[in-house]
Amino acid sequence: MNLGKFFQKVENHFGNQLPFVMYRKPKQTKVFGRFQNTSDLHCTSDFSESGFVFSPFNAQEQTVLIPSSCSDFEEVDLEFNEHIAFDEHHMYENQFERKQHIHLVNQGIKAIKSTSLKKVVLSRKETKHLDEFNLITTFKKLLKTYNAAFVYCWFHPKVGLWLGATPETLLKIEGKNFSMMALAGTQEYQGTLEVEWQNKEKKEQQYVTDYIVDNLKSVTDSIKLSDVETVKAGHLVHLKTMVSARLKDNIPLQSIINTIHPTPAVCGVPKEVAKTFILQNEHYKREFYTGFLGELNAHIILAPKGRVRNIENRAYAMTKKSTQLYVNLRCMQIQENQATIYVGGGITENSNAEKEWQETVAKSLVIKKAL
Ligand SMILES: C=C(O[C@H]1C=CC=C(C(=O)O)[C@@H]1O)C(=O)O
Repeated sequence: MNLGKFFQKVENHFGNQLPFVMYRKPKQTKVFGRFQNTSDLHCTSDFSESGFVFSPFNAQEQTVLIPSSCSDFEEVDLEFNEHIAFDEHHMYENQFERKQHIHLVNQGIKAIKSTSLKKVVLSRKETKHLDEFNLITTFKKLLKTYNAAFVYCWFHPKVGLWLGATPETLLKIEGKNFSMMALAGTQEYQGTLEVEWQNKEKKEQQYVTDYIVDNLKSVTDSIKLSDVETVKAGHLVHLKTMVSARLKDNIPLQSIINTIHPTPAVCGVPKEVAKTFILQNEHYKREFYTGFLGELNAHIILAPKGRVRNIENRAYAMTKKSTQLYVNLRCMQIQENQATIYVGGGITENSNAEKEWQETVAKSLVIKKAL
């Protein structure tokens, strides 16, 4: 199948109101699609299933699954050289939303200074009227603009249409190999990765790394940390540490996910205090923003290794289960002629509410550029 036929299949599926997801992994040149055969709503029961999951921020709510067993999988090379016209977007600040967000951030800072809360990620949503919307064009714009992101378009007639370009991996598991990312701290990219970071951002990111390491101890062995590095995500830069480990025997995926999601990159420290603060104070529902999405228990075939051979002296090809989940950031939901864009940022005791507002405005541009 070529890319044109692939997009035709997406359009037909969408036209017939059937669930599907198309996605491109960071820095890869293939686009994958999973197309469900019926409009049934499937949910995971314990993450032992196989397919593509779409999970909300609130882990008490159900995770939607496009099961491998009742969907087609397609894979195409991404080789489009067509010119795509991008509309210009100006920084637009809604003063009411600004006041509201600044108030929320100040409430967060106050709670950090007076309770056990140390860090909380506070967010908002913003709507944008769309004169016209074409999901293929927007998906292509996201692909062209964000090579290092996980770019996706996900649809279920009973849930909605979501698109995004997230810089953050929640976890990767291949056999017993485990890795995840501690990503936090934001600045606008100024043409170089030689960036000065303030203590506020360093601390904000360190909370994420510490939380991951502390929580992984019960489910993994030999945890290793990379150096902290500056990474580019579109016109922004973040601080990142990669965490890798070996999974202990017989740990169900569900308990790994419950242990780490939501991380302090999207929730806070301590987790339950931050989550309660968010649910009580944000005054809107995050839905799938800051949830996670991706391939669940995919069967992958590994290239045969020289030494292990069968009776005919042929090297064995091994199959392994692989799960690759991404945090749903820099995303939007499309409803009729309106896009709802979700943005947030980590708050610590040294945060400045006006700067936090500006950060959400800058983050909203990631998605607006593709509209
Ligand atoms: C919550 C978001 O970003 C997270 C990931 C990277 C940097 C973040 C920050 O600097 O606050 C956030 O923790 C968002 O983009 O909506």
